[in-house]
Amino acid sequence: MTSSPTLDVTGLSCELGGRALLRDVTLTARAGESLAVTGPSGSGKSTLLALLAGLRPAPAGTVRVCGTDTAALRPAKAAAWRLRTIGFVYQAGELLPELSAVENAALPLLIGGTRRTEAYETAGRLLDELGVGAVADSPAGVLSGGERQRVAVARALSTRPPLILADEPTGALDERATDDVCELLYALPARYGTTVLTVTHNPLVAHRADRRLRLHAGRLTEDRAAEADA
Ligand SMILES: Nc1ncnc2c1ncn2[C@@H]1O[C@H](COP(=O)(O)OP(=O)(O)OP(=O)(O)O)[C@@H](O)[C@H]1O
Repeated sequence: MTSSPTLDVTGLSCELGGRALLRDVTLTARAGESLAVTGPSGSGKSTLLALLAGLRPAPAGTVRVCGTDTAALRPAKAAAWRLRTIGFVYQAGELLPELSAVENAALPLLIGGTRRTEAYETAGRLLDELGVGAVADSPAGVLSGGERQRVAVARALSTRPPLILADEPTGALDERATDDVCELLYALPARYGTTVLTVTHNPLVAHRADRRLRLHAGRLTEDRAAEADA
């Protein structure tokens, strides 16, 4: 028996502010794949992520994550489902600055009802695995950009979701930290079996994903030229 794809999107269309942002988008991603979506500013990349996560209802088409149709989720259950199923990484970490790294990384577990000791143990272990164990007790506000993103990745991974969505995860980093975080993100599929979908403006970040997609004029197309190039 084959398991459901992590992401299965068919006929997804979305209009915002009188403009067709997505037109009949189809996308399938399997467990353990990394994908990068590039596209001009304002083309709808962040909107696509919100639709994939079920944070915005799909006006037309279907979004299934690990077999669950996001439109069929009852609002009361959606948040708990999202916590288990999708991890998010944003541009500048978006950590709570006054909490320590380990407290930030443990947040999704605590919100999901995991006991404190277990949540902190799991978060601490992940920080070690991701190379930021040494700053576990430091307030997030004093961390470097690269450290913050590693902690953000630990937080996204803490509930062991099958899917991680990253929106410009290296957008606030210098070249060296970009390289570091890029390596870490794209190692997640092999290390944890997670599917990683990254939205990025940086062609070097996109180039390192297993699959590259381009969003332009509402169409999401696989970039085969870059594939042949790789
Ligand atoms: N709630 C909304 N109502 C109307 N227009 C919106 C709304 N949300 C986003 N938009 C518009 O939709 C377009 C796509 O926005 P989105 O943030 O998805 O693009 P993006 O490709 O992620 O851009 P960037 O690369 O600059 O971050 C933009 O023109 C934005 O102004």
